[in-house]
Amino acid sequence: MIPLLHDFEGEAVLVVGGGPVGARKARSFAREARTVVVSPAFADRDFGDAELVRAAPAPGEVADWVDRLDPALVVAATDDDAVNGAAERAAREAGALVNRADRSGGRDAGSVVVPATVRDGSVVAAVATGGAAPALSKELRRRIESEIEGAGPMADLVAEIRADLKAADVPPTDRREAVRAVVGSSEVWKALQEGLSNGRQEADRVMEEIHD
Ligand SMILES: C[C@@]1(CC(=O)O)c2cc3[nH]c(cc4nc(cc5[nH]c(cc(n2)[C@H]1CCC(=O)O)[C@@](C)(CC(=O)O)[C@@H]5CCC(=O)O)C(CC(=O)O)=C4CCC(=O)O)c(CCC(=O)O)c3CC(=O)O
Ligand SMILES: NC(=O)C1=CN([C@@H]2O[C@H](COP(=O)(O)OP(=O)(O)OC[C@H]3O[C@@H](n4cnc5c(N)ncnc54)[C@H](O)[C@@H]3O)[C@@H](O)[C@H]2O)C=CC1
Repeated sequence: MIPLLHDFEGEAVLVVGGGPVGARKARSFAREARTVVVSPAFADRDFGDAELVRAAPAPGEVADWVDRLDPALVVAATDDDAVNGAAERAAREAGALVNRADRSGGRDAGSVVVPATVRDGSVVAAVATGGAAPALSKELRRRIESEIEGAGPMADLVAEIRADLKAADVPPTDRREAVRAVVGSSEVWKALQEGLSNGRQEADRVMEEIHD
């Protein structure tokens, strides 16, 4: 399986099933998408900014919810195999992606897996195990969390430097060399912890040293 990134800004996501798993997925998609959770009961969990709708659609009724919301993605997260199956079929008929929370292993196109995800600003890292060991994805996510600290400000700094170098018509090979030196510099990482302007100063010094 090959990870791809999907922009859910301005899209809708339908989560069928409001247990702990539905809550976790709702929280994560509600960061970007209008997210609606349909379930007869809701776990005592954080559903983020998702809208909660109390209903228990029978398998034959799930398609109505999909048609009403027109989601980009349907998450099947109930404990009822028939309902999850109906959610998958309805998603496919509507041309939406589907995430079956109750299945592991290989998938057909359009059936997607949610990886364990770490964020710092615009930086995102995702871990999956082909469904073999989701608890391992969670453990590795926790380890990466400490490793990735400060990557958000580094991404902002590099974006600024790339824009400046492009505006100054610096050729692509020199730009690449400069940016690689900046992201690899422990001094720049350290300076960023004290603030973005310190990071820029240190980055300018590192870039000046390249051809010395
Ligand atoms: C295929 C996949 C489909 C999908 O959901 O997209 C899937 C499927 C299943 N998960 C199951 C169980 C558990 N899942 C977790 C946790 C997470 N599961 C997530 C993703 C995925 N889970 C996808 C594959 C990802 C990969 O390839 O690694 C994470 C990473 C992301 C997220 O869900 O947000 C999130 C960690 C988030 C975080 O903390 O960062 C834990 C750990 C815990 O709860 O502490 C357990 C209990 C331990 C265990 O059973 O191993 C079961 C059995 C259910 C049963 O037995 O009834 C199935 C179904 C099956 O295996 O058939
Ligand atoms: N992908 C993952 O990370 C994991 C997946 N699972 C799988 O996902 C399923 C859900 O996990 P949990 O949230 O822990 O289960 P759960 O049993 O706590 O929650 C299921 C939810 O579905 C709701 N529901 C039942 N019938 C419904 C219907 N007709 N329409 C809408 N909602 C309905 C229930 O009210 C409940 O809120 C499990 O059965 C298991 O197969 C389980 C653990 C982790």
